[in-house]
Amino acid sequence: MTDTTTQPLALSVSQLSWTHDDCAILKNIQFDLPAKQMLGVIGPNGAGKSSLLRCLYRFILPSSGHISLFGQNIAQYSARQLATKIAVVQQDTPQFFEMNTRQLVAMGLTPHKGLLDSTTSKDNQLIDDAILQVGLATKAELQYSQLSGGEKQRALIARAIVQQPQLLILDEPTNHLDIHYQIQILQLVKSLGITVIASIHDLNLASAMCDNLVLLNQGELIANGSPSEVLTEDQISTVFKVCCEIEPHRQHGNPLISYFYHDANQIIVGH
Ligand SMILES: Nc1ncnc2c1ncn2[C@@H]1O[C@H](COP(=O)(O)OP(=O)(O)OP(=O)(O)O)[C@@H](O)[C@H]1O
Repeated sequence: MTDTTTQPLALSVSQLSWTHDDCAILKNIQFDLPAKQMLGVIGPNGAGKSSLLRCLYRFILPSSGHISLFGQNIAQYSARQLATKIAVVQQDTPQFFEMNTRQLVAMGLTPHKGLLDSTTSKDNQLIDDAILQVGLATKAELQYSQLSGGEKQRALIARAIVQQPQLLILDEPTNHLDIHYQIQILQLVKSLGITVIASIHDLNLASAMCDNLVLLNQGELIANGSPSEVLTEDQISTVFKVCCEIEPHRQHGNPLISYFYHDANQIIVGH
């Protein structure tokens, strides 16, 4: 685990709540995140993972509470300042027509450039390196719209790398990716040496890759801590309604979860 004692806080979230149309979607969320850590946000469908991330990158204005980013109230950043601090890869890959992969990745430079600034050879190197890192070198000139779902996801991650943020927020970054790229992309973002927050459905992947986890259920923070502290049999059973057995992973020592499956003959529809 990363030594958290010497790192300043990247993020401090206190008493964060978001109510929409009289529905309490986030309820009194509170946690701190030391800089340069990788935090996994886990929880069942509808738990509030995306809503929490949206508050953190200021897409949603919370109903109450406070978010401090690198020691400053997030509300006090200008849009441009925020774009130099935070890069976001959203859950749904957006459409970018009339743009090839390289042009899309180059968009990551935008917050760092004035209107009349041209692209330097250093910028080009940064773009080429990011494209290489996500395994899209052979697709760089292809139209973005022609990439597969997983390739689009990787192109958006390359764009975020080019943005050179101090905090990278990824909403389900692995949902379009095969197992090779699930591992490779999370290892890549971890290797950037910046603070990363990612919502992840695969609990074994979250266990293997994250320094700390935040477990949400029905808008509430259920647990926050190391994978071993958060991924317990009891907690997984209560929150995800599945039975499992946990043992230390042979390689990394964090929890390895084996799920128990229902016997199809015992499942009665409607129960
Ligand atoms: N803009 C919105 N308007 C109304 N309800 C919303 C809005 N955004 C989220 N919600 C509701 O808030 C709850 C949490 O949604 P959210 O997308 O944050 O969950 P999630 O944990 O990311 O889910 P999933 O794993 O399915 O992606 C859901 O019940 C959802 O319907």
